[in-house]
Amino acid sequence: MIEKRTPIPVGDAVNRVMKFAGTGKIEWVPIKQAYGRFLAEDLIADHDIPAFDRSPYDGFAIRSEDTGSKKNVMLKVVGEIGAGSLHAKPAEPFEAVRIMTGAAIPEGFDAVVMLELVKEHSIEGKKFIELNRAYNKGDNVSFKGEDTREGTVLVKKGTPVNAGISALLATFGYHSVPVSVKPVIGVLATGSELLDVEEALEPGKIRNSNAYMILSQIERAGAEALYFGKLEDNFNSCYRTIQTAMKQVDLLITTGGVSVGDYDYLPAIYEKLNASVLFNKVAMRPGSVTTVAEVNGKLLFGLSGNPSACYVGFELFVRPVIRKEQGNELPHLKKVKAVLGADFKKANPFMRFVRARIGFEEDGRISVTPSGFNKSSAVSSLADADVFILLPGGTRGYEKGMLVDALLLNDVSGSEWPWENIVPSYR
Ligand SMILES: Nc1nc2c(c(=O)[nH]1)N[C@H]1C(S)=C(S)[C@@H](COP(=O)(O)OP(=O)(O)OC[C@H]3O[C@@H](n4cnc5c(N)ncnc54)[C@H](O)[C@@H]3O)O[C@H]1N2
Ligand code: MOO
Ligand SMILES: [Mg+2]
Repeated sequence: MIEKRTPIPVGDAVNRVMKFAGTGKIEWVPIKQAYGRFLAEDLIADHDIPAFDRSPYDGFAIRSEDTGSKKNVMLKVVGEIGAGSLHAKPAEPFEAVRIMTGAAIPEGFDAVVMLELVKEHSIEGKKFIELNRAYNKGDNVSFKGEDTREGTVLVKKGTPVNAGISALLATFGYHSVPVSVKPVIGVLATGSELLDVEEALEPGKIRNSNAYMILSQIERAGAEALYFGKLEDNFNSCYRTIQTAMKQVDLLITTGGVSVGDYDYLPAIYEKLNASVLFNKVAMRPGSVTTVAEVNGKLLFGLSGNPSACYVGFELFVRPVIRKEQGNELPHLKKVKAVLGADFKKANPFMRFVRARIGFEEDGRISVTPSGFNKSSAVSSLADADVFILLPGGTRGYEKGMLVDALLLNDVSGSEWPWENIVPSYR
């Protein structure tokens, strides 16, 4: 008699998994290797930016009070500085300093006039400038602290380092950067039909594509992959390899062998491992057979062998664990509202995750269009998928133009919890 499985809602399944997401350790990496890593400490400004009043233009530093409301004011040019140089002598009345963008405003000067707005004169070998309007204190000055004040928390711990954060890390002298150690994710493909990538096709066999897909998904999610190869559907060899692999990784992903077929050995392997199964059926398509088990707090993800189901299972269940373990508070895929770009009439009792392309309507709204053959076994539509369209089950299908929810796959900012308020689509 085939075991009866009870499907649970996707949100409940994600919740059960997230309870076992631990917290990683800290390591220091050179700033050039920090891109994409998750900050392990808050980034706090330890000085003002700018750290001194400076010129935003190439021009002349002047004393505004010298300009009054008069025309034809003549100022004597008493020095020249480029960015990085200082003019040490404090200002005297009717003096100016030729100053370049980024240079510190010398003491006693309080405004800058752009080069284009002055007339330059040379009188008896001395340089003068002529001004024809009044200036106020602070005109054309970039003030100390106008960008950021000392003590401001600029980036919260757990945020992935982007290009802007790299600039801040450099600004504040982070030669090396505290980041969370990447969790190590084991990958093992099961299936007697699987050929290695370099092997020629044979009747009844297919190349193992899931493993390479998952290795890429692991990298996108921000973890380290450890690949244990592919195994035939054989209880003993799968059991032994899983047992050994578990010792070397923070969590293990297997693909295939997780359903109810004669050669689907994962359920029996969980039993022999004394693993507690968090769920073995999720009310979703594809990926309904996705199974997650736990042994001594370590997670075992039994992703489906079907490529699209495997892909979806990873993004919904593994990605948030990877990100939460690195201190990220927004570990889930980001949800947006979008206009459905094509009919999707296939009804299903379960929530559907349709692989789709993102685009724009003529009015500027986001549109999402299924990216091709959308069965659980599909591999081709994954190449062109940058969102999952979320279609709640229990309706008669969906029509082009309806407003739907979609989860962004390439977004790095993430979301706290996308699993509320997913309502059947509406116009
Ligand atoms: N009687 C039932 N049959 C099936 C059920 C069910 O509820 N009752 N569920 C179906 C659903 S839904 C799915 S999804 C699949 C899940 O199957 P498994 O996770 O056990 O995976 P396999 O049987 O090993 O393989 C399924 C499919 O995927 C191909 N595959 C496997 N590994 C790879 C790989 N590494 N790269 C590319 N493709 C792979 C494999 O050849 C099969 O075609 O079960 C349904 N059946
Ligand atoms: O688990 Mo299967 O992919 O629902 O199609
Ligand atoms: Mg199977």
